[in-house]
Amino acid sequence: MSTTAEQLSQKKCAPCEGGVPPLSAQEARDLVAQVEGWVISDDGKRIRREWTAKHFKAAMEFLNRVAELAEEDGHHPDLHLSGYRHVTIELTTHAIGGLSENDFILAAKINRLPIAIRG
Ligand SMILES: C[C@H](O)[C@H](O)[C@H]1CNC2=NC(N)=NC(=O)C2=N1
Repeated sequence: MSTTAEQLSQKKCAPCEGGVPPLSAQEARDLVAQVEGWVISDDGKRIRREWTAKHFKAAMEFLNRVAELAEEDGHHPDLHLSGYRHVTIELTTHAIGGLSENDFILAAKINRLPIAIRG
């Protein structure tokens, strides 16, 4: 049985400096099903989720919380803010050029953060 979002969010990202293969497409599909709102990119190398925050400050507060999480876990997302309150987060494991469990661990933790969404 696949790791649940709850289990993912309890894990800590393992240091990754390469030398291991990315997850298979099937493994990635099983894990993405556990992290609500995230989708796998067409090339299968990253996952992405988008939010529209209530306003700029809410978007920035959310991004800062994500940055803290990333530093705590030593795994770093690509963060995008456009249209002043539209947040897109992409996760990939740069060291292996594809997805690792770290990406799903961080996605599960990001999903637990509060964000004031457009009402
Ligand atoms: C040792 C440490 O885990 C690595 O340098 C980390 C840092 N943060 C990282 N973040 C991401 N997204 N991919 C990486 O390969 C990566 N490598």
